[in-house]
Parts: sequence; C-alpha cells; structure tokens
Amino acid sequence: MELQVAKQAVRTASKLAHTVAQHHISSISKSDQSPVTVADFGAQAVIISALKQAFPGDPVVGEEDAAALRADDTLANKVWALVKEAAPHDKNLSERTNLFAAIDAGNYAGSAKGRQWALDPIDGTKGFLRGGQYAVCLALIVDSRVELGVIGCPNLGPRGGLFSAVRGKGAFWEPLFEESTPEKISFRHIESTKDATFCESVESGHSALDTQLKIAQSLGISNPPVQMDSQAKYCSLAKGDADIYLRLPVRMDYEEKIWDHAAGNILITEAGGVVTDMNGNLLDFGKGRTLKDNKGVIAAAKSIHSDVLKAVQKALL
Ligand SMILES: Nc1ncnc2c1ncn2[C@@H]1O[C@H](COP(=O)(O)O)[C@@H](O)[C@H]1OP(=O)(O)O
Ligand SMILES: [Mg+2]
Repeated sequence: MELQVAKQAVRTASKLAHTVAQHHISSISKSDQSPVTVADFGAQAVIISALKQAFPGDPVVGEEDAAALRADDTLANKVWALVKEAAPHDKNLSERTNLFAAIDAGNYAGSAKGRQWALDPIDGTKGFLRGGQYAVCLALIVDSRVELGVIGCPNLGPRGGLFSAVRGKGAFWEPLFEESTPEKISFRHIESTKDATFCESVESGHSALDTQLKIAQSLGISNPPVQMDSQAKYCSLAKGDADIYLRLPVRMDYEEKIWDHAAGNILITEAGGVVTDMNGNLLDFGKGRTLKDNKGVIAAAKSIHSDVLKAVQKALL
C-alpha cells in the first residue's frame, strides 16, 4: 500500500518537474532560477496531498514551506497552474488556498519514534537548471530507520528511472514515464577495490572533491569519477553503474538534511550495499530534520565498504 502510493506520487511529481525542465532547457533565459522554484513547490504539493489522503496521520518532513508563495502571487499562480495540470482530480487541491496548506504540511520537526515521511521535491536544483541529473525523493522512516524509498530520476538513462526499495524486499528500477514491470537491481560485482568507479557531486561546495580524488588514488583507482547532481548518485550505484559514493564535508558545521539521504539509503542497502558516515556509523534518521549525529557519507558495495572507510579515515587523519 505505502509503496504504491509513494510510487504514484513520485511519478506524478516527476512528470510535473520534467515538463518544467524541458520548457526551461528550450527557453532562451537559461539563467532564470524560477523554473526550479516553481517545480519544487509543485512537486511538494502533489506528493504531500497524496500522502495526506492515503495516510492522514503521518507527519512529513519536507524541504519547502509556502512562505515565498504566500508573498508572491505571480509565483503562486504559476505553481497552481502546474499542480492543476499534474493532478487535476486531486480533491485536496481543488482550491488555490489548499496549495499553501499542502506545502506547509511538510513542516514536521522530525522524531526518533513513530512514522514520518521525508521528502525532497526536487533534489539537485543545479542539475535541473543545467539539464543534468535531478531527483524527486520520498522515503518512509519508522523509529529512525528508513523502511521504504522511492526516487524519480527524469534524466537518468534513456527512459528516466523510477527506483524503489522496501526493507527486506530488494531494490527495483522501472521506466519513469510508462507503466512496466519493475526489474530487480543490485550493485555490480568487482574483483577488487582498484577496479571501482567513484560517483560524486558536481558541486565542489557540497563535497570535498580534491580529498576524494586523493582517496581514490590511495585505493589504486584509475577510473575517472562520474560526477552528477542529486540522489541519482545512489541510484547509479544501486543499478551497478558505479561502485562508491563519497560525500566528505567541505564545512564541518554543515548538517546533511534527512530528505537528501533517506530514500537513497534504503535503495543502497537493498541493492547489496552499505552506507555509513565517515566514522563508520550508520546514518541516524531520528535526530530531527538533519543528520546531526553524522558527518559525511560513504556508500559502497558490502565487499569493499570497509576498504573505502579505512582509506577515508587515513586521508582525514
Ligand atoms: N555545504 C554543503 N554540504 C553538503 N551538501 C550541501 C551543502 N550545501 C547544500 N547542500 C545540499 O546538497 C544537495 C545537493 O547535493 P548534490 O551535490 O549531491 O547534488 C542539496 O540538497 C543541497 O541542499 P540545499 O538544497 O538546501 O542547498
Ligand atoms: Mg536536496
């Protein structure tokens, strides 16, 4: 039940985002940031509305709130038009005033106990604007642990990808814009760590790319890293296109947000991988809206994760 609702909601939001992105890429004002803002609010509204109808009691930790929309009627009208097109029969979104309430329902502070959804309506805003990777990410967390994750990646592969995982049930891929039987996915087998390929952020402000290059060299890796925005990195590992995702902090005071990692976390573990922080601890999704007890992220296949962790710790000594 949860999986079907989450997949349908992510699919609807991904289509909405894709429509805006296509229009943005073909437009002449590519420096305009507003398309991603419009898509972000629209995606959050349709997903939270779907969740609130299926699971009325469940709180949602969503990235956005509606303050900027309430203050800007032109922006609100654009988002509203998009939402009406994407979800015309949603009775929770029958009037424009409901739009604000749906978005603001993502204001949960987070908790260590009980159920909560974590939502990043558009992860990878930079990728969205440059026509690269971005992702719509939704996860169900129960008692601080991720139980279910769904990620929509409109630009990953020729048909886009809808990635999903439920604890104990494996990780799956299906095309994003057509109905088709999900295919099971997993990490690829590599003989040795030196054969691995890194996947990492494009943005040097999000991840210590120089240090990561040194770590790759210390592991004997000569394959060039694959760089992309958003949680599409987790999806790439889970479907066997790359082997190691490192996200080492650039600033030690930055706290990663739970919506930036929850869905990817279960996708990795269900595809045969391990995710820890740079101290080797599992990510704790029960500390509020951020991963405040964790620094950095290391995701890799089970067989090589401990080698990578050792190399990270040696580099950071
Ligand atoms: N200093 C930072 N360190 C790590 N991640 C960051 C930092 N600043 C922003 N982010 C987040 O990185 C995510 C995108 O990462 P990636 O490089 O993997 O695409 C965004 O969700 C963004 O959050 P925000 O949207 O709040 O700016
Ligand atoms: Mg994000």
